[in-house]
Order: sequence, then structure tokens, then C-alpha cells
Amino acid sequence: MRAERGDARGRSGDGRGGDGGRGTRSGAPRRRPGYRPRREKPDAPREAAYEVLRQVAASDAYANLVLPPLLRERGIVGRDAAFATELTYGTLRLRGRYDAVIARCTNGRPLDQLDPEVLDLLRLGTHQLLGMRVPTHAAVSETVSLARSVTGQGPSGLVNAVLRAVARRSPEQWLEEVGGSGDDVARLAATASHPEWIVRAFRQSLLANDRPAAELPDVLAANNLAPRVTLVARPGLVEPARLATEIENESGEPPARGRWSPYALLTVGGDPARLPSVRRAAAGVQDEGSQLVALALAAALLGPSASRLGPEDIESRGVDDGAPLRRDDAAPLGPHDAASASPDARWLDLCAGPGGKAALLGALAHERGAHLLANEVAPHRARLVRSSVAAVPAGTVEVRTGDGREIADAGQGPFDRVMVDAPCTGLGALRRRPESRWRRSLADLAQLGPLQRDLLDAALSATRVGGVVAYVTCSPHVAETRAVVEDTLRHRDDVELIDAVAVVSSLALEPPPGLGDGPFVQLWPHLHGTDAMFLALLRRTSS
Ligand SMILES: C[S@@+](CC[C@H](N)C(=O)[O-])C[C@H]1O[C@@H](n2cnc3c(N)ncnc32)[C@H](O)[C@@H]1O
Repeated sequence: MRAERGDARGRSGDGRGGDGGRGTRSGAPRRRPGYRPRREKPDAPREAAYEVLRQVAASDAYANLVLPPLLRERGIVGRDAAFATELTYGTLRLRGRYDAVIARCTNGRPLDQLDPEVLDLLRLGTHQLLGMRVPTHAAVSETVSLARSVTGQGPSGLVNAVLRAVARRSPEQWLEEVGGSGDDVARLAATASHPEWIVRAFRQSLLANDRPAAELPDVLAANNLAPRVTLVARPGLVEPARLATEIENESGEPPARGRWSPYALLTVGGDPARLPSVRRAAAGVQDEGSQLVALALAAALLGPSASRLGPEDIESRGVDDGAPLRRDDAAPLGPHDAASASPDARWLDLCAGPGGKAALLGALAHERGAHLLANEVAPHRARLVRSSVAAVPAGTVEVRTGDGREIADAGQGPFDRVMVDAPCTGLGALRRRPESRWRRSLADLAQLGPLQRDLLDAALSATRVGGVVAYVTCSPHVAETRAVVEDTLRHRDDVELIDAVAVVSSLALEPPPGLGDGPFVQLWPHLHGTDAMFLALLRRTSS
């Protein structure tokens, strides 16, 4: 079976396995010459990829949540699992480009007149041909076989004809063809496979962050590359060196250290869920950009108008110079039950689900004798937060289910440090969520804008004078990043900006290049290898 699948993928043989891939099994009737009976079961990795695509389209499922359990359930492992994963995620990412190709191969029939199932089959076949370089005969015959199995005989002829037309040109020729018409945005949208409004949004954001528009193809291309899986060794819970050993034992390959976060390890394979430290939540999967913004909140200095800091504290910590508090300088605070006596004891994560940043902040809070309230509006996501912070010793983190706009009702403020990791379009994480670019629309921005402003407002109101708020999005879109912060500064006179570039540059292992003059930090996949996270740091200056 393994050999048959391998052949079907074009790694050897004729693309159909030793028996033609048509299911000759002991006891099967003798074939007439030239007769090829219908294959009983389609190739399992292709079938899994197809099913995920259908769930993504029909039930708004997330591919990265559906595929791994499906592979486990069907016992698809090793190279077959890698094939299914690349086929699924690659097809979803490059759907826009492939649709432009397929539309040129249907004899003028518009794609919206094809059955959605057939269109997904064509996309899968096209990705094998143009994105994975599977030999033509294998890509076409296996996809046609899958089509027969899932849609019946009828549409399989169309699938065969369209895929043969796709195969007549090389990937390079198709890129030239689909990128050959329309304005710059339309061409990039087709070749780099992004909706046009997202292409425009990235261009606008590059310019707003003093990056040249010429970088646009690079950032879009980076959105199409599968990122390396990054783990965080939560401070005080597991040493990075120990986590590295676990990773090497699991995958056979030592991880690379992160470029920016001292707690980051980049893996090259293996299943993170199997690592002992991940299982006990001392470590987790977390993009380095996400680690950096959480570390920045923990490192940003409190004060100068910190009402609960004495003047000598402010002086000795160098608050006025705007430099961040380094971990070495952090006051070695006592046990967390003494936290209430400290001027840096009450931390809040206002939008905590599923809990990546809350777990890192919780670990840091424990080291510093602080307490973290992790708030999340969705009960099922609040449960995920509880799992994420499970390794932080009891008493440090409390998880609250509630609307962040009503955080004053929690009765635990005012807070010293507050994370507002606002619900956003997620345009900064397109690498990791292959389907999301097709699901999002401009209407989402209009809907999210008021909520983002209200959450930031509520966070600032719940912060003590001198306390710090981090406003974070996993999106570079101007409308949900600097526009939200600038609107807030316009209508509040009790807030000032902290230079987030200075904070991030001094806490990172090396200063990330290209961050500009601040005060905002915008990370980029093509420059930093992280998600396109945005960070603004704000300080409450008066009550
Ligand atoms: C970007 S995610 C946060 C990611 C999280 N900080 C992490 O690192 O894992 C935004 C979260 O805000 C939550 N959310 C949405 N509206 C909210 C509200 N009104 N109050 C609190 N949380 C809210 C969403 O359910 C979602 O879990």
C-alpha cells in the first residue's frame, strides 16, 4: 500500500503502482486486456486533503484543526502525512492563483458554475501539477480516481480534461499568463494568490510603516510559505536547553534557537504535541512575534507618574530614560501571595483565548511574584486558556470568562500591566491559517473596529496611573492597528505612547532590523520570519 501511494505521488514507477494502482487484490477477477476496473478506494492522503477542503468550504472549519486529527484517525503518517499536509495547505493558500489557471481551462465555463466539490478537486489536482511537481499521469489519474469516488463517474471526465489542459504549461508559463493582465494589484492578487483588498492592505501598511512598496511581492510571497513550527520554553517552567533535548529526541533533529526571543526554539519536524514539556504546558507552540509582544509588555517600564511607585523606585529603575526594564533588573519579588504589596503585581490579559500569551505572561508573573487575570469572553476559549496556563504554579493566574469591555466589574483593578491582544482579521498570520484570506472581507474590519476601540478604552480605564497597556494585533492592517491607537489618543488626555521599538530592541536577542523610528512595532514575515504582529505600548498618565 505504501509503495502504491508512493508511486501515485510520482516518486517512482508509472504513477499507478505495480498493478497500475487499480486495486488488483488476491481473489479479484481476471482483467480483460486494456480493462481497468474502478479503483475501490482513492489514495488516502489525497482523500484526506479533499475532505479537509470540503469541511473548510462547507462548515467554515479551520484546516489546521481538522487535518491533524483526521491523519491520526486514518493512520496516515510519515511521508504520506507530509504529502497530505502540503496538498491541503498549499491548495488552500494558492487557491486564487489556481482558480485563475483553472478558469482558463474550462472552455469559457465560469468557475461559479462548477459544483464546489468539482472545483476543489480541480484545485487539488492543479496544486499537484503546478505546486508539487507530481508527474502529470499520477496527478491526473489519482485526482480523477478521487473524483469518481466522491462525485461519481459524471464529473470525472471534466476533471480529467481540465487537469490535462493545466498540465500543458509549466508553472512558470502559467505565472506569466495569469500575471499578464490587469493593474499591479490585480496581477499580484492572481500570481501571489491573495484577494485584491488584502494586497492593497499590505501595500498601505508597508507605506505607513516606512517600508518601500517594492517589498509587497516579498511579503505576499512570505505569506505563502509554511512557517517553521516555533515553540516557547516558558520561563521558570522548562529550560530552553531541556526542551531542545526533548525536540531532538522526538524528531531526530536539533531545533534552532529563535532569532529574537530568548525562549524560542524552531523545530524542523516532529509532532510538538508529543513532547513531555508541551504535554504538561511548560512549553507550547507560539510564534516568535507573539512571544516578543508579550515579553515587551512585561519589560516596559512603569511610571514616571506611577502613583504606587516611590520616587526612589523610579530613579533607581531609570524610568525617566524610557529604557525598558531588562529581566536582569526586574525586582526579584517574593512569593505571589505577597504580590499585592508590589507596585507591579496586578497583570491583566484582557482577550486571553486560547492562551499563548497568557501562559508566557503567567510564567513571567510567577517569577516576579505578580498575579495575572486572564480574561476571555468565549467559554470554550477560556477553557483553552486554563489548559495553557496549567503549568504555572497555582495562585498566579486566574481565568475569568467575561466581556473585556466590562472588566471593571471583575473588581480586581487597577492593573499595572495590561495586554489587549484584540480580536482582529488575522491578516498577519496568513502563513499559518491557509484558508483565512478567502474567508475574511472588508466588512470584518468595519465590524471589528468599534470592538477594538472599546477594548483598548476599557483596558486603559482599568490601568493605574503609571501602568502600561500593550495593544496588539496579529494584523498589519492600518485600520485595526495605528488607526485604533491614534483615535484613542485623540479622545483621551490621560494616555501617552511609549516607544515600543526601543523596548523590543533591547529585550530581543538582537534588535530586529527595519522597525523604523517607532513608537509602534510592526513585525513582518518577510523581514523577521514572524507573523505580522503589531504592538503599541501606552502608559496611563493621569486619572
Ligand atoms: C487575537 S485572540 C487572542 C489570542 C491570545 N491572546 C493568545 O495569545 O492566545 C482574541 C481573543 O479575544 C476574544 N474576544 C473577542 N471579543 C472579546 C471581548 N469582548 N472581551 C474579551 N475577549 C474577547 C476572542 O474570543 C479571542 O479569543
